[in-house]
Amino acid sequence: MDTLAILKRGPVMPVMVIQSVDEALQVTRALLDGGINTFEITLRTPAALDGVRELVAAFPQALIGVGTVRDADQLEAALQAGARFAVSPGLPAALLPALAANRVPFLPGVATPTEAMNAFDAGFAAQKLFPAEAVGGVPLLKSLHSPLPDIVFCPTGGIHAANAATYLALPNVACVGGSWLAPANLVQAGDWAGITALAAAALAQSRQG
Ligand SMILES: O=C[C@H](O)COP(=O)(O)O
Ligand SMILES: CC(=O)C(=O)O
Repeated sequence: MDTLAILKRGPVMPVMVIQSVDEALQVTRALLDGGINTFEITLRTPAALDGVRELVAAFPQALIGVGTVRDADQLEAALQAGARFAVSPGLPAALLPALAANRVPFLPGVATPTEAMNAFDAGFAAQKLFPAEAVGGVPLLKSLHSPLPDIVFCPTGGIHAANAATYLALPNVACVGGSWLAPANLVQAGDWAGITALAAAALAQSRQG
């Protein structure tokens, strides 16, 4: 499965910051129950790699990837844990040899036209616009489409229930990502039904968009 196929499979990607393996299992179950099938587990917490390992084992129907990949060692560890794709807020040069060696589907972060063109030239036609709302959001994506029609984006950063459908309606957006699907307050409250409802609502909106 290539990166674009993974984005289209979403087309809503929860960006998850997990505090424990148990939490990861509970949140992922809740999101699966709401219809989400593709997950980005960020490597921002000590529990992340164990979480990926357990999620891959527990939910074979889910596509589990990692986010916030910043160097080759993290990429290797994530692949060992069973991650099926990788995401980064950017495209650090130090990652390129490891990406070439592993050929894992990879979604690099970009924020400007030059970064988008450089990532495209490095072989990545599917890219994360990050942080989407802060760098220009919907107007920026509309402006990028005319000169760069062969680049497809997964905007992330500031996406939520009220603006996700507007992004998904753009011709150069295949997926939207964000933390709004599993907000910290619902996770801390153990409100799994609430998370399922957010996921179902996001998918319903994506079908209308
Ligand atoms: O760190 C940011 C996350 O990757 C996604 O951003 P968000 O919390 O605005 O959805
Ligand atoms: C921003 C994002 O999705 C990441 O940390 O990879």
